[in-house]
Amino acid sequence: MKKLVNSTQMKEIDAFAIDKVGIPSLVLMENAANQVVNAMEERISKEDIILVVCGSGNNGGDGLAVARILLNHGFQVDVYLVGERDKMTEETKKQLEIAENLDMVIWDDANEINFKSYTVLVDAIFGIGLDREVTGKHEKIIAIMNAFHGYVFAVDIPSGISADSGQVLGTAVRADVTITFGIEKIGQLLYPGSLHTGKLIVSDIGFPPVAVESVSSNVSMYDETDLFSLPRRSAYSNKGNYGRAVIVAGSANMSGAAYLSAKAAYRTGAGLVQIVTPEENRAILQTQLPEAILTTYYTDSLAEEAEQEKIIQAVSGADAIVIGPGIGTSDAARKVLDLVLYNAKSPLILDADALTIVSELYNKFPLLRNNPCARISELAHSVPKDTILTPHLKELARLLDKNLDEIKGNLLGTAALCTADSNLTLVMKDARTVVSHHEEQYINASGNNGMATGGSGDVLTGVIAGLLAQGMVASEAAKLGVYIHGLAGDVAAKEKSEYSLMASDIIEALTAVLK
Ligand SMILES: NC(=O)C1=CN([C@@H]2O[C@H](COP(=O)(O)OP(=O)(O)OC[C@H]3O[C@@H](n4cnc5c(N)ncnc54)[C@H](OP(=O)(O)O)[C@@H]3O)[C@@H](O)[C@H]2O)[C@@H](O)CC1
Ligand SMILES: Nc1ncnc2c1ncn2[C@@H]1O[C@H](COP(=O)(O)OP(=O)(O)O)[C@@H](O)[C@H]1O
Ligand SMILES: [K+]
Repeated sequence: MKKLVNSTQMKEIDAFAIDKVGIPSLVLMENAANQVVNAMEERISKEDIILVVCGSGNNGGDGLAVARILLNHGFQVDVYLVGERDKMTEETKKQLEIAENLDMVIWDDANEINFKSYTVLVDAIFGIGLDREVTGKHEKIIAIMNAFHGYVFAVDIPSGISADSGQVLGTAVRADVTITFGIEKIGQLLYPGSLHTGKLIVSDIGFPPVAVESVSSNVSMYDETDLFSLPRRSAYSNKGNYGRAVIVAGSANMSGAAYLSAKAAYRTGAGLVQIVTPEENRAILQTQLPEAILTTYYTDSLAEEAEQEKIIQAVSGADAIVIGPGIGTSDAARKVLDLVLYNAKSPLILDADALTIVSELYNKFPLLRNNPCARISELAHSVPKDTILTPHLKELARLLDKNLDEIKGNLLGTAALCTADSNLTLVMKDARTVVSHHEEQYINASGNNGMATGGSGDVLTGVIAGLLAQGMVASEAAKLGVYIHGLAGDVAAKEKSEYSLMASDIIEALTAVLK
């Protein structure tokens, strides 16, 4: 697990290294500039003509040092100083003085520059010190840089991207490669920041571990080493050791979602998978997935105790329960959801139509309109202790009765609102899924746009259910499930292409990920 930082936390790491450890700021800057040049030299040649665009903060100081090192290495390089000279930090002033002593070409006015004469641009306008919308001459130069056809390298973070949220503050540079220092910033992972960042290189500029550890961040990401937290399997075991996942899914003659979730739960290692679905789906599911136990009910007899008892029994015997994929929002689906919520004692995943039913129900109560906190609190009191919600952003907007764009603009804040005061685990599905539990937040970096295809959410639900059935704690199962699901999507995309990828390919690719 790697931690991610926001701008305040990164500034604290900088300050710790400089003030407490005593590493001079200019040493860190020199290391940073050398790392940028290393990354550039792997990608450009001596024929390139480079313009480094510098602001007046320390990001601009990095840029000036980059220009000087490139010059020392024999590159053709000029500087455009977009920042005000009298606003420069001490370090940046020093870098400018050195550059001037070397008689480097330093432009102060963009109108005098023939941008077409350059083949490579370096963006050193703003780093983590950006704190407001970009306007005026900064906005103009970013527009010119984004119309440029050559390579664009960003120093630390593309100028204009908020390191805290990944949001574009007015306008932002679109880089091909970003060289960041010490540790990934949240804004480089979240969209649209991730698109502007291009390829992200995290480079070591000499922050001592004690400086990095001095800052506590509640945001993290996984890499492949985290696969070690998969539930262990023993040679001396039987299917009873790996739990029973009960998937309450599907509606009359709509069996696909149930099939995908159930199969994914099996492929993730659940000992037994039981599908609870309307009788109409019996024949097809028995044929498609004979390994699953089937419990079917008659939708028009759900008022009868005997019919309800089937569902209650299934739910009572579960180690993990899924409710929602493909159940629809009919009266029968509502009744089934009621029965499940009333009788569930084990960890539960509330997905898809189940979330829509809850949203519609809450809309009927004036006190719950436009009141995300009250809605979440109400929900947290109606579900088992270890419940995971798996909405995509539109479903979440409906559940919270909140504007979709507001949620997109503040993903982490919205996640915190939902989980800070409850025991819920929230999986906010998107191109970068965020998982939140209490104050802890996880940003998922696996997966690809091929997964934007019908049914891939049902597969995710099954994967998480498979992990829950094997005894993982809900919040851990949610994070690992999201990560594995994305990795499987990446394997599948390699084999089939992002265009052709289908949800069932993700299930088949789980095998390669879990090997
Ligand atoms: N020693 C260290 O700490 C190390 C730091 N390092 C590097 O320093 C970077 C951080 O440097 P930083 O803190 O100086 O801030 P930075 O990102 O350059 O920008 C601040 C400047 O921009 C201005 N400004 C802000 N918003 C604006 C806007 N919208 N429109 C216009 N102006 C705006 C703001 O001016 P003001 O607010 O005063 O008007 C100020 O002048 C970091 O990302 C890394 O690259 C590395 O060398 C490693 C060691
Ligand atoms: N561009 C993308 N990059 C990574 N993952 C994606 C992308 N688009 C979709 N996904 C993932 O695919 C799944 C889609 O789920 P969902 O929206 O519920 O679809 P469905 O209802 O069709 O099953 C989520 O896990 C989401 O994170
Ligand atoms: K930058």
